[in-house]
Amino acid sequence: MTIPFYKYHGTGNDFILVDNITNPNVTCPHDPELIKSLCHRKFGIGADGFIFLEKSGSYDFEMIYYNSDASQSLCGNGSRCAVHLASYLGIINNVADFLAIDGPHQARIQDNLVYLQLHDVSTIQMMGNDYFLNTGSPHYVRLVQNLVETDVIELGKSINASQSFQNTGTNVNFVQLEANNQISVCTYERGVNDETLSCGTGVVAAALVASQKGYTSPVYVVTKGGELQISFCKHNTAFSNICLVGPATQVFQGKITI
Ligand SMILES: N[C@H](CCC[C@H](N)C(=O)O)C(=O)O
Repeated sequence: MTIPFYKYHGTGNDFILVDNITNPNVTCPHDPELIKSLCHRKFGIGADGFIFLEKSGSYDFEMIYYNSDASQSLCGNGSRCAVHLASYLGIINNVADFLAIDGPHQARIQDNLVYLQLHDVSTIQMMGNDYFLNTGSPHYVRLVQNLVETDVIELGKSINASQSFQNTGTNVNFVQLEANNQISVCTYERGVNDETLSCGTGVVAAALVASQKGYTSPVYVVTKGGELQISFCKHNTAFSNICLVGPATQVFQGKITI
């Protein structure tokens, strides 16, 4: 079977997307070995993750995300790419009501940017001098003085593998607070087991931690892969109306033969 795929990136966080909605004769299987081999940077197409657009009875579509190791989670940047592809395929116009692993999400496309609503965050947990919160996926956040001097991969790997996270793992974000309500973020991603050029749910976690240091909505985030904006309503250490805003780029199309 030949399956069309769409290669996307959302601020450098890159994904292979397949459409299991518009052509009933072509369905890509949710095969972990296929996902891992196609995400492989040398032997496959290469991507941080793999995304399926699936039919949903109650929503415009369901978006199912797999990290490159075939583990599942919510993916903020991937969700933005999925919304862009759904619009490209005519599944939606510019507004989406879709289902992801953590439940329903709303999104819209405006001026080439995708606005993604995330679920409320009820609390930010302190872990020593660091922070832990769940923005749809788990995020450990450390504020650093000098991001360029931070060994993101080695530190991220060790925190992800530490006793506190031995059963679940965690994404690890290193954050430098800048002037003018701006922060810089580097992320080691669980399930990719490497640094990614940006992490959507990670920059949201970083922005909410920055709000504990006086940063206000919207927080502007600089990542190695590009710029993102996070807006939110703050209620002490709880947050609502969280919105991740950024571009989603279709880089190329191709065909997978299985
Ligand atoms: N690696 C994450 C999922 C992808 C998160 C990231 N790519 C994003 O944009 O939110 C995890 O296993 O929790």
